[in-house]
Amino acid sequence: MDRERFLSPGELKEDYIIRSLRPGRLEEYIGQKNVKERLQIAIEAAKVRREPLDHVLLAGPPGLGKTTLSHIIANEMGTNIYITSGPVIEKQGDLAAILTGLERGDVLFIDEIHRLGRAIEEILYSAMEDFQLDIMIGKGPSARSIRLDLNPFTLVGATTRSGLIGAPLRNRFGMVLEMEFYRTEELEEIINRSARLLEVEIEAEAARLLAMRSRGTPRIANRLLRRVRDFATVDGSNKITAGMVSRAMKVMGIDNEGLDDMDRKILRVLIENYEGGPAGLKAIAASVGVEPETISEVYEPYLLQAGFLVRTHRGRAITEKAYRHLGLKPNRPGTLFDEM
Ligand SMILES: Nc1ncnc2c1ncn2[C@@H]1O[C@H](COP(=O)(O)OP(=O)(O)OP(=O)(O)O)[C@@H](O)[C@H]1O
Repeated sequence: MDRERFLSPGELKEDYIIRSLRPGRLEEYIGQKNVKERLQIAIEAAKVRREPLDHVLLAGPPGLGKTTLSHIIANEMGTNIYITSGPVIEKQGDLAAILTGLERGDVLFIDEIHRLGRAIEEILYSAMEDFQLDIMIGKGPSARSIRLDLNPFTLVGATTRSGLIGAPLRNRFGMVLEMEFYRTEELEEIINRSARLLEVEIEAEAARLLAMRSRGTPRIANRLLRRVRDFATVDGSNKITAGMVSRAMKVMGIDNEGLDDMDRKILRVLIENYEGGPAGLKAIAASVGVEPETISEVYEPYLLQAGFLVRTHRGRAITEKAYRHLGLKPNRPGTLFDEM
């Protein structure tokens, strides 16, 4: 996957600084109103009952603050948090070691939980439901199963799409919370908050321009903010202006809708090679020279959400908005848009 693309919602190496901007409490967490409300009530109730919080599944595109929320959950519950991810847990023993180390009420955060191996996922079922661990020891005829009691804990799972999780696992989560892309005003608030923490001033218009280019994603908003701050520093200023934002965006090839060269390439390929689509994911990926998963996980979610692409039963197709954005006229007016 194209990990180092600047606008990638996935984590880049430079994002370690962004992590230090994470809000620590639920009330500081901006946006995601529904998710917050449901969590707030559940946390309060669990505290009154002196019980661990129910297991929580957080679903949504990368960079929307799922990891941040899991830290907040542990913080609000006053417990420890252990962080791991689906692909990292390779053996049953790996998971057993983690689970048996948890204290009562601890939060175990499993990122990319949809990538857990089948056998490992199955051990989680009884761990989540009865706080018991059934593991096989030995091999062949001498193999036997042993059962261990675990301290009651809270599993917080994160996934990019809840549809990737099978029913047996999904049903064991007390709460399934779907995260949404952030609105421009919310991103503005996040940018202003981060600027305060980074001790840099920012003009209101500059914050708005940045928010509009952040693809609904706080991680990208903070990354753009830091990049523009570099421009201010080079100018010998501690105030980010709208002019600096425009300049920085131009240098980075990011347009006023937050699209970069690759996004525009995807849209152009659809127009030039497929008459606007519909075209299959694999065909598009081959034409732009990236893996199909990169398109579906990294580029497409925002292009769909922002209305530049639509998914039809025959593949991806470009929208009128995309033609307008690229300064082009739909070449098959009538046919393409009538189909959708
Ligand atoms: N709702 C929010 N309110 C305020 N700041 C936020 C919010 N969500 C994210 N942030 C900020 O965005 C930064 C980047 O998010 P971060 O990379 O930590 O996301 P994440 O939790 O790892 O995302 P995910 O796990 O969904 O991929 C955080 O450091 C934090 O400053």
